Amino acid sequence: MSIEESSYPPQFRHHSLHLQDAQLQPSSSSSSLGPDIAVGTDDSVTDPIPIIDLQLIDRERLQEACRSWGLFRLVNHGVPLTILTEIQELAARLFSLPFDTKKELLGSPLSYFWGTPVLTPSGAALGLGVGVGPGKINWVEGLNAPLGKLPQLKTEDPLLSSLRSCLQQYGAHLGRIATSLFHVMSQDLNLQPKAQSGCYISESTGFVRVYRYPHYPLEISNLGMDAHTDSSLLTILCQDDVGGLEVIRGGEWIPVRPTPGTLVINLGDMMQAISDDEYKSAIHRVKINEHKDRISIGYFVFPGEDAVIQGSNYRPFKYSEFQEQVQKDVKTLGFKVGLERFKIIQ
Ligand SMILES: O=C(O)CCC(=O)C(=O)O
Ligand SMILES: [Fe+2]
Repeated sequence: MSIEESSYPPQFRHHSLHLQDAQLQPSSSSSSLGPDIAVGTDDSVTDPIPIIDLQLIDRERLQEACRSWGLFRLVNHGVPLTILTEIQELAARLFSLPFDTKKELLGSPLSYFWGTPVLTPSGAALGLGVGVGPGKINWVEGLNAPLGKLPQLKTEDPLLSSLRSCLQQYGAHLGRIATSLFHVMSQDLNLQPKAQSGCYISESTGFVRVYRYPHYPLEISNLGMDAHTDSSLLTILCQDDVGGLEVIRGGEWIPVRPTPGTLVINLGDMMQAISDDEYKSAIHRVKINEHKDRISIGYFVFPGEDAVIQGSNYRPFKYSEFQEQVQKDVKTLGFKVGLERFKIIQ
């Protein structure tokens, strides 16, 4: 087993394991779905994703992005490029450690998971399907880091302490970005500054997920993360140059090309509910690259625990109830039903 191979969770040690699967299934043509490498591509021509400048927010453009895409690219966000680069490098080093080392190293308040992005509130993987190979489980491994608990992390490991300090700096920027964007969105939506008894955005709920999507040489399925909407209020993504993130618009999957130094803002289910369906929770997915592992970092922020969400389309609920329902559905049905559970049937 090569060093690279030993760093993958056992289910992901693919080359020999999945040969049989590959022979059994028709290979899907990936010519139009090829690797999404932005380097050298002309994004202004090929990428229709709306761009928002955080220093000079064009309110109309933001409104249009939130209403019709649920996703946009953020420039001029004020996060130093050095932090983005450092976090990507540290993550790549961390994921290349042997699987058993990662399991041991990434203990509370962090957690290490693979095969699913659905975690319990304490960070354990939930709903890991049976079977191996992309298409059967999500082809992703990750580190979950609740930002508020990072000071509790006791470690002597130099890589982990560098990552912690980098995540703390990055987390502070992300909180600032999410809060300023939400402020403008609330004005557009004429929201009261406070939810019924609490805040719609609570920075203390923020957590970061660092993901690695192992490359996969066989064309069984090319999905690293299945199509989904995020349960968050807002999600902020920083992807490396490999690409693979896609968002649905008008029934079509549109690649969100990696553009160095920019961040991707994704509206989640809580934003859609708070806006009473004016804004969209973006349906997105991640494709695996055939040749390169992909690393991305996601930040997720939620309403405060007392915030009651309601509208003409939704019965009153708190985020905690939503989260419990999602966990229950994933356990019993195998998938998230999401906002439909809280809609008022007209
Ligand atoms: O890896 C990415 O770019 C997206 C991850 C994602 O969609 C999620 O964590 O919900
Ligand atoms: Fe997502």
